[in-house]
Amino acid sequence: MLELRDVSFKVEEETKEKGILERVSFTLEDNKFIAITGPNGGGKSTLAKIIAGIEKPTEGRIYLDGEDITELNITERAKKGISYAFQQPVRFKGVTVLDLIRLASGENITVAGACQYLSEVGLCAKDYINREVNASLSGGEMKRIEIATVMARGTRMSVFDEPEAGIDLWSFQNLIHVFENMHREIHGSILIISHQERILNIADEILVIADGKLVSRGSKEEVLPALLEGVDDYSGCKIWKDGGVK
Ligand SMILES: Nc1ncnc2c1ncn2[C@@H]1O[C@H](COP(=O)(O)OP(=O)(O)OP(=O)(O)O)[C@@H](O)[C@H]1O
Repeated sequence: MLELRDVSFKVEEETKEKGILERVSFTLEDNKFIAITGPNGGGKSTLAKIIAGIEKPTEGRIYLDGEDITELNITERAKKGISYAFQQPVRFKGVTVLDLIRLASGENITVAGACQYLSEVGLCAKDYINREVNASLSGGEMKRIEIATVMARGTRMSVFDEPEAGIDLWSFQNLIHVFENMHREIHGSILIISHQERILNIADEILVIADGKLVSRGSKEEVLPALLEGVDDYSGCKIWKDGGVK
């Protein structure tokens, strides 16, 4: 179980302090598919980075199964089973896609095994397996390779930050199937930041972050209607304005 207790994140901006997250508290049970959504700039990516250990909260604590992991960095958290898929994946010169998947899985998996992960993210494995992970790969290709490596890691909590970003519509359809499969064969928790209704639809639970706060939380039946109603609202989203559904 992951618990965030009164997590805040503030940055210094010129002369004043800017609050990006304010006293966010929640617990996430194991083996659940959780979606985090909310308007642009609300603080979702920051929250994901705080969970993965890329950013440290300025206040508050994070516990994994009761153990305080607030001070652990991304590598230490990865060892505890929290893995993170970057919104803008990193490219490595001289490293092939196969190397990357093998590194992620932590074992010398066969080429066929690695190809399976690529197929699952909609890439024709034979075209990619020996390619170098460099600037010749498109953003969408990189994104899918990144998702394949997170799947290969198979950890207890996988954090995906807007996996749909930069992916064309056709590939997005495949990606939805990837996440549907992950949900069906769940072997750990999935925490996914998304604006896509189809992703929110397959989540066990949706958390809405707006203006640095957790404004709503519940099943899709509880959260989605208010969210969708809010989208039509002229001034943005009612749900954020009203402080969320209770
Ligand atoms: N290190 C930082 N310094 C200054 N401002 C920051 C920093 N990190 C994030 N922000 C700001 O905090 C706000 C929240 O950013 P964040 O990326 O977490 O939002 P988001 O909900 O993920 O947005 P989006 O849906 O657009 O990806 C934004 O206004 C962003 O510009």
